[in-house]
Amino acid sequence: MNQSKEQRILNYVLQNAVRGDPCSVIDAIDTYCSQKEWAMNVGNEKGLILDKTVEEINPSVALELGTYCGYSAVRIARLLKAGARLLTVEFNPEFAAIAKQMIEFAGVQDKVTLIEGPSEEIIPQLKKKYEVDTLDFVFVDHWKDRYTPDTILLQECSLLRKGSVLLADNIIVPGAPEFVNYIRNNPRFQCTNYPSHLEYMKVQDAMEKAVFLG
Ligand SMILES: C[C@H](C[C@H]1O[C@@H](n2cnc3c(N)ncnc32)[C@H](O)[C@@H]1O)NC(=O)c1cc(-c2ccc(F)cc2)cc(O)c1O
Ligand SMILES: [Mg+2]
Repeated sequence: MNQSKEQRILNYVLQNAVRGDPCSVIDAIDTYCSQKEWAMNVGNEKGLILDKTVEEINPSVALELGTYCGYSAVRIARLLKAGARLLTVEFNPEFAAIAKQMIEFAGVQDKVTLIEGPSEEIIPQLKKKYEVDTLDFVFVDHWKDRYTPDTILLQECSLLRKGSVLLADNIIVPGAPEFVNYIRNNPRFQCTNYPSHLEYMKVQDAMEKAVFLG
């Protein structure tokens, strides 16, 4: 049975990156996906916006919705301080299996908890089953029509506190217009838009940062 694109990306990393070196894993994925096969990793341009946001917040507990191959999980985890942790949620079992290997090869597995399942099921479990009090940072990068319901669910589950930061990918492409409308018109969030480009393409995209005001 021929390999999936995601398996080919992982193989390229295993053969071209350095075990335990997260930056080499990030670079290898970006090289493969810009030169060989496009894939929906956040990429290096938007990845730098993600890096700056994570460094600014220096989160103790971070959540990612939509792991895919683990590119942004490795990007986030490499910046976390000792004792800090990233919980990342992926519902596609094939992608979760690839991401697990990617995270382990990068050497950040001690900081990352990969949870296989749909976000709508996992979010309500975070407090009790995953011992989360509140989230300092959330990277929103899953199905674009789940951005709004899951942002509401995070609030309903009391997982956000004054100052919690959401960063959402793909505001323009594929686009999350309903989320933009919801979050920018919600007085409980302070929003900032970061224009950028779709990963590995010259197409306009953007990220939206939303700080929860409590
Ligand atoms: C949605 C995907 C990312 C991952 O999210 C997991 N997922 C989903 N819903 C849930 C859930 N409810 N719970 C847990 N995991 C969940 C999934 O299985 C994918 O692995 N991301 C995208 O579709 C995506 C697409 C594009 C894109 C842009 C231009 C094009 F021409 C084509 C595609 C760019 C991007 O930057 C993306 O991020
Ligand atoms: Mg994305």
